Amino acid sequence: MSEAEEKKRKEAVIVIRDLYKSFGDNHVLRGVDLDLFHGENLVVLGKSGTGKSVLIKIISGLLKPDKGMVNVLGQQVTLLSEKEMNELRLKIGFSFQNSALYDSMTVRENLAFPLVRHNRHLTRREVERAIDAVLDAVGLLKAKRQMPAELSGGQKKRIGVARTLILQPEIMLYDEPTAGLDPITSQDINELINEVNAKYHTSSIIITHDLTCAKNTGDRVAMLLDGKFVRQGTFDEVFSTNDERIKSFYDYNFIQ
Ligand SMILES: Nc1ncnc2c1ncn2[C@@H]1O[C@H](COP(=O)(O)OP(=O)(O)OP(=O)(O)O)[C@@H](O)[C@H]1O
Repeated sequence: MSEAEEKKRKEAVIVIRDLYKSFGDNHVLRGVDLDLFHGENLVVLGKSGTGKSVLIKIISGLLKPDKGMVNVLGQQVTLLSEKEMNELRLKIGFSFQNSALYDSMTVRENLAFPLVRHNRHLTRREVERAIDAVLDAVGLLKAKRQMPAELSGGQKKRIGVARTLILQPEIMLYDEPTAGLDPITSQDINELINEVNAKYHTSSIIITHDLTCAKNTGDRVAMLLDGKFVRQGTFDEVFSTNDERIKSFYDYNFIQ
């Protein structure tokens, strides 16, 4: 890594400090601190209902926090107007559990749709080139003319990632990327997440319960528990502890 790249790696693209969010008596986030550094894959682990999706929604401006600072790409999201937030959101790629492709459109049309909507000046040739580049990046150039119904679950996820990449986001948010996939397809998706970061220099948050995914994709892992990040570090650092709450999370999962 060059000196310039190393310096960039130390810059935080997301900074969260002392973040609180409750729904009535349900105190979900209680003092969350988190940094996402440029170019890294950060895995957020936590049991169901601990607030992982709430955190992602706050980062993307879909929910307002009760208290705390959320800075994304140098901007305080709580202070942005709707228009400014929409502009910021274009720099964030969301890859949700359900890849939500349009069933009545071909893969090509699914990719062209967001691209043309946000870049009306592009020529047809530029659109085709952008589509081919992201399909190549996810290893599915051959699926360009296919309908979503003709694709496997893993292939649909790949096309979902391609559709996100086509807008060239700086940050990728993956919500349960391996949910519902068999172990071999999951491993393909883990590799894809790593390839995307290497090729597109994105910074990613990966939300998962899947410890194999965490181990294989996470440069750093952060464990959300009782409304806070109780441990952050490499996968091995996070799990070398006598804290029963973390050990039990590990013991319930199968590690390859
Ligand atoms: N809009 C909302 N209104 C009220 N309560 C909400 C809302 N959104 C989330 N919650 C509550 O916040 C808590 C955390 O939910 P969240 O979806 O973030 O969990 P999670 O960690 O993502 O879980 P999972 O792994 O099952 O997706 C839950 O108790 C949920 O019921």
